[in-house]
Amino acid sequence: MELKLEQVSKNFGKVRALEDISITIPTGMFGLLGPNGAGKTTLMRILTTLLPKSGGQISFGEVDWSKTQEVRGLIGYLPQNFSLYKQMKVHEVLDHLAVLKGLQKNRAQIIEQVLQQVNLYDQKDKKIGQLSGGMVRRVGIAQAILGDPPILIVDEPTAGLDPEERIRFRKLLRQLGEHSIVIISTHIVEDIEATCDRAAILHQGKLIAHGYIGELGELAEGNVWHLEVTQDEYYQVADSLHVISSHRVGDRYQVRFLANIPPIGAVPVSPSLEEGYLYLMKESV
Ligand SMILES: Nc1ncnc2c1ncn2[C@@H]1O[C@H](COP(=O)(O)OP(=O)(O)OP(=O)(O)O)[C@@H](O)[C@H]1O
Repeated sequence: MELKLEQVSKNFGKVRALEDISITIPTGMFGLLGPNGAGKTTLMRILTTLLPKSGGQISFGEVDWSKTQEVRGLIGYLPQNFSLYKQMKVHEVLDHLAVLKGLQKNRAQIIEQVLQQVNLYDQKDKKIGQLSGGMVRRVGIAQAILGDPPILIVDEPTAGLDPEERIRFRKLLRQLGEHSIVIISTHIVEDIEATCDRAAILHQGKLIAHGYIGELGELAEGNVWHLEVTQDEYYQVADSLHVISSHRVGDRYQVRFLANIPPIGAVPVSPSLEEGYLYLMKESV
């Protein structure tokens, strides 16, 4: 089943935080990408029903977003600043949250199952305060998937995690995306590139582009270039071009940059998602 957004908008007084957002999201990993203030959090809060929309329609099969209680049963949410009582044990926290979610029957069994799913079963008797940042995020996912909701919403999934934890957490999200809709919101392009099948790019409340990850990179086709320069030339290039990345190889620099009309000697390259994103941001200023 698909999550369907049709012309969703949100105004905060005169601020138009979202403008006519229409996207259809199928099962799998879906990324919401955009700079600060793009409207990502606003859209996620609307999807979780924490915030009413100003206009448009949201539906998942027969369920319409006016039916708040029904919608809440469909959604698991991991907010960015997820924190828990440090003195409580992992299984106690989950039991408490399961009660709040209205899960009555087979709670112990359900909790064991989610702990296995997020690979935290061996930590179930540890206090939250004894866990690493990555493990706390995994407890966050465990509470979000209690009751097996078909839609999971995760805000800034890897913020504050070290590289190993980040990779483990991305893998967990990928597994969940095999049978659910998992929406992640971030401004870290790498998170989206490493986990998502599709993504939407928001900028100042508008949907700039959406589609498969490969397609979003292709939007910058013909505008991303590679040039090899000496150290002296590099400083000139860095000042005059929109450089995206540069690597020193021996005494030469390999530079990738955005340009409509490239300097002599530049070779066109196949754009990555990050390059597609930066190109779209530059074009929409
Ligand atoms: N409660 C509010 N009242 C007034 N304006 C708001 C409110 N919440 C958000 N906004 C405005 O709506 C716009 C979108 O904000 P939002 O927080 O959704 O962006 P974001 O993409 O999540 O940014 P960030 O990555 O910084 O969290 C911004 O201009 C913001 O100032």
